[in-house]
Amino acid sequence: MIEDLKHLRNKIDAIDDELLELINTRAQLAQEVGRQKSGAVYRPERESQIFTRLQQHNHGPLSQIQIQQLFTEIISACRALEDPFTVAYLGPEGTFSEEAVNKRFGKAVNALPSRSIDEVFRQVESGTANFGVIPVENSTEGAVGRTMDLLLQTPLLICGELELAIHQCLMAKQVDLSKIRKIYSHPQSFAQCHSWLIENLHHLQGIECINAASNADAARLAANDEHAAAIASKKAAEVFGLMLCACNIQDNSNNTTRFLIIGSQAVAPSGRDKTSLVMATSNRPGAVHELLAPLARHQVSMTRLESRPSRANLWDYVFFVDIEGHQQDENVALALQSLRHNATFFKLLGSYPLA
Ligand SMILES: O=C(O)C(=O)C[C@]1(C(=O)O)C=C[C@@H](O)C=C1
Repeated sequence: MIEDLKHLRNKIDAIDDELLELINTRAQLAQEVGRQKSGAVYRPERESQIFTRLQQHNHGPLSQIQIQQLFTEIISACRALEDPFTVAYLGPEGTFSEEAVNKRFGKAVNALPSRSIDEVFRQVESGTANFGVIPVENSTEGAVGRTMDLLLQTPLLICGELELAIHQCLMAKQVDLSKIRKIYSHPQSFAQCHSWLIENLHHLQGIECINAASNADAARLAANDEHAAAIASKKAAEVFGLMLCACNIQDNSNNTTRFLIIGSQAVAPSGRDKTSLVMATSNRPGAVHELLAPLARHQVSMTRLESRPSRANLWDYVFFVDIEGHQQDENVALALQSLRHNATFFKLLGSYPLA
């Protein structure tokens, strides 16, 4: 038995040695690619192709998610060797936006916490950060208005998207809930955990629910008060040294937020892409129908249509549209040409790999 174990561990050691060698050879090749290519280090289309291929080739026992996480870190380390870059996100440390940065870029990146969505755009526009990560819609709360308004004005492009399951946790300095007198969180998180709070904290009448600027801020406040708890991410509990009293307390188990990656580079086709644009048309019967007609004519699927006040004239709207395909695909290029021709306002926000 002991001999069997020893033998198995020797085999693992031998594989680790091989992996070590292979990972370092991969890193050298990435460095060489870095020297040969011009422009940005981060190539979302290439990374998307790598993950699609790995998923097709993976036969387990590791799950697709585990493979994705392992290779995200390998690629992250390779990218950092080529040229370390900075990603701005809606901070502070411990927010779901930070989790989104890590999910997409891995740990080997300079993550720059920003105070607001506006500041994320500014950091990237000024070149302080190479990319930005911003929330664009939540499955229960809908579109993030500020992100949409800023996309309308910015010279930046959308370079990618990712979805993050939002798991809310209750955390405090101690796990005895009877000592809790107040709970801090962001209003959206309180709303997402409404039923759980009512069912589980019977003495809720005596508990004050206090709004915080972000979940991470709520955790910071709870860390300074024996009688306070916070609703925030697991990461926030780690960052602020809090104990987890309950996990996954959001009422909707599929609660998901979609994030965008913004930057100044146009992304090449990956083979599985999406294109985002914003348009306006005149205010007359049938105008929106006519505006969108070229999509059907050129067999382009629309995956999202969202209207927002234009902020120029009263009751004037702009339409945010997501379509399947890359702007360099022939049918998409033809459809875009007609849309541009029909619209009173037209702005291409970018083509990028599907999440
Ligand atoms: O293929 C490239 O352009 C690389 O730089 C290599 C690599 C990788 O590690 O595979 C790293 C960064 C890019 O975002 C894409 C891929």
